[in-house]
Amino acid sequence: MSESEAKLVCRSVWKIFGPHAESFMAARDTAHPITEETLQEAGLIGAVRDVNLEVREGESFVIMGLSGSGKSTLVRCMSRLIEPTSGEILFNGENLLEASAERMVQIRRHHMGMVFQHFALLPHMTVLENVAFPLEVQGLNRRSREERAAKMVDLVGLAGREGFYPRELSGGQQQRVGIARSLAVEPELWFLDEPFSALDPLIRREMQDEFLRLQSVLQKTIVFITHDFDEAIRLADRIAIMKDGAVVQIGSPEDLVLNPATDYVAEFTRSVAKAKVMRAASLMRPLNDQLPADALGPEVSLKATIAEIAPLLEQGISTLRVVDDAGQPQGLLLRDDVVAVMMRG
Ligand SMILES: Nc1ncnc2c1ncn2[C@@H]1O[C@H](COP(=O)(O)OP(=O)(O)OP(=O)(O)O)[C@@H](O)[C@H]1O
Repeated sequence: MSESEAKLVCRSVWKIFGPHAESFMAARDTAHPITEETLQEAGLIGAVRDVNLEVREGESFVIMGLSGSGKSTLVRCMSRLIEPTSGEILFNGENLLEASAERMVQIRRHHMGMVFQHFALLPHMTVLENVAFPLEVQGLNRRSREERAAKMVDLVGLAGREGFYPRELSGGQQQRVGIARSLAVEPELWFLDEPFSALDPLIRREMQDEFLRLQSVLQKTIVFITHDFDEAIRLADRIAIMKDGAVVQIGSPEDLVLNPATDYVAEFTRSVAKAKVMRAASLMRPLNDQLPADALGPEVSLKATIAEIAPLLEQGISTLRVVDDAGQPQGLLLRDDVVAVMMRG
């Protein structure tokens, strides 16, 4: 994919916290690269280090890393809520670091949506008013904003609770209101920074399902932050793993689990069952004209995971036909191959 097709591109993005970070950054050259030692000597913190990535139109891009790895700083740099020390950030091809403050406000207000772990709903406003609030800021008339807000409240499963106040809602419901509010402006780029981390595990799982349902309907371009690898695997099209401010690997859940680039990544992927991330496309064999049509079981998608496919093979079916989105046969999946992956765990 060319960069022009990407919704958001980060090129050599750095964020260094501390005094005179800019001049420190400007003084580096190939003979004097920035290292942990030189940063420490200068009393600086390299929160984001030379990050290069692109977020494609319509994908769920998850940034995963442990506490302190730089996720929040990076995502705030993407919308310039934090000013990067150096680098380039392109949104629809426009270099945000050259945009005026007014232009940035306009971009954030009209094209970006944000959900944070602890975002504040306005306590004296109802659910509907909270969701409509960003539209009021945009200057939309009352009727249009209430109509749009009601649609969003419905979308996140809170229809009937439009008149409730935040204190009358559970944590999960409040988070749904926050999600509806961030979606009300119909953002082109949707940032979610640990949106479910404060919720207890059952509700969290429910919200992840809700997120997947919403995304299947809305097809937004998403940057989602989490410190939880299982959450990343469930929600991501692609994952960027961060460590000490740098991105160590970017890939689909399947790429990361099957081909971890470093021991650090392998550490996260070790406990993930391969069958959950491995897709039919990776395991299928070439189409075989000799195979009689009645030897084939049901069709499965290229994107189906082995764990999803396995139950289809329980009734004595030995071969499945793998098809693309248009229903065209692309390969064959053999029972023995599926079983082997399941056995490997
Ligand atoms: N305003 C700041 N001034 C100085 N250092 C900061 C500032 N904000 C963040 N840092 C440091 O930058 C590093 C990255 O922090 P950041 O919050 O981006 O990490 P994170 O991966 O989002 O962590 P968490 O999951 O705990 O939120 C940390 O070492 C943090 O202490």
